[in-house]
Amino acid sequence: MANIEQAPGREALTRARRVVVKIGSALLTNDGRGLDEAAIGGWVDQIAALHARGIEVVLVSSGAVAAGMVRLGWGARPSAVHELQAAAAVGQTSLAQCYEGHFARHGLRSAQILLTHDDLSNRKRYLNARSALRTLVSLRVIPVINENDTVVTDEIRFGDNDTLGALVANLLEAEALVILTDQEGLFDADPRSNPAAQLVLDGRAGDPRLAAMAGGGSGVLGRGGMTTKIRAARLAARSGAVTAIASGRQMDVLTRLVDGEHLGTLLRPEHAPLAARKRWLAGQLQVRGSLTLDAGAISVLRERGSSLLPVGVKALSGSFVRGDMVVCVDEQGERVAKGLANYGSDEAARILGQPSHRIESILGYMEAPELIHRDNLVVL
Ligand SMILES: Nc1ncnc2c1ncn2[C@@H]1O[C@H](COP(=O)(O)OP(=O)(O)O)[C@@H](O)[C@H]1O
Ligand SMILES: N[C@@H](CCC(=O)OP(=O)(O)O)C(=O)O
Repeated sequence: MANIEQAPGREALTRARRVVVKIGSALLTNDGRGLDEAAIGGWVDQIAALHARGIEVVLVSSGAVAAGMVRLGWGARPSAVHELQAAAAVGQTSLAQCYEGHFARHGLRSAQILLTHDDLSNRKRYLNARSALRTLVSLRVIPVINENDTVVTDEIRFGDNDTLGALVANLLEAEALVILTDQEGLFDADPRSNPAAQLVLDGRAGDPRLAAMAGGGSGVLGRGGMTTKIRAARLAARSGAVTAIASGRQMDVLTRLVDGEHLGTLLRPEHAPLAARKRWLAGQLQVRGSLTLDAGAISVLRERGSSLLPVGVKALSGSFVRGDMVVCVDEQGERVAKGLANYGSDEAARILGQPSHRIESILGYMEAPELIHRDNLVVL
């Protein structure tokens, strides 16, 4: 029987095991008076509650520039890049301290991760960021992510954290992205200039009509307004995640959303997570090389969805580096799977046919026991 997975709706939030929560600048700061520590404490309490239910939460938090401005005694957001960078550097330490202190009340640890566009677009760094984040999550640490504002220039910055949140949801294959902002959700027009605007309860992330609703840009402290939130929902949908846009000021918003309450706006992906992820992986990268698998490897890939170990690979061709896309073929050259290689072609050639416990003695190090991890593998 065909596996008919439905594209997720509200129930995706109640079922989610991994959620990316993005908290925007518009919410985090106390009317320009620095970080709203009490509000941050409230979100941390909710995240701790989700964590206690076994839900993995990854936080994307803005607020560095706004917090830094206050600490430096600046009344208005600077426009010069070097001043924004200085404010971010000063503010990021208070932001990280604030989260660390609140998570510690719950006996939880947080970790600061500062990312740039390059970290997510360069394949090798993408895999490195992914394994570091996965390790943190498996250690039950809450990663607190922000853009590395101090080193980015205008041309390469995400600018808003909505986009960063969506890319993190892709990176970690989270089932849901929750964007907390200063409005109840997406309205059919900017509620600040249109008091009669209506809240959109539910929609398709790819619906082209959504873009027309987001007008007027962002607030004084935020960066992208609703435009970047809609784009983020579209990006998150590529790996099958639903996006909820809701007010961070609503009491217990995170726990209520996860309990299935209809708060804010829910933007659904077209495809179910597995199908979306496969399309994304398969369409994303150019194939740089080819691996010929033995019959045993082919059957475990197809039947058990296992990772590809070097022991099941008979030959390789092409020149590729760690993180490149390679195609897996059978001995007749028929395509079996595609995936991201954990080793470059030079290293892979040396470990072909070998059991994984020998990788370290052959190469002098072991990046991973598998040549392609099952999460990075699409069976064709
Ligand atoms: N259609 C819309 N629905 C809701 N908010 C909108 C809409 N269009 C524009 N906005 C504006 O987007 C702002 C939120 O974005 P932003 O200031 O970037 O916040 P954040 O820092 O949380 O990302 C709201 O305060 C609102 O004025
Ligand atoms: N990285 C910046 C945040 C950028 C920003 O404000 O984004 P957003 O919260 O999406 O409006 C900071 O920490 O100040």
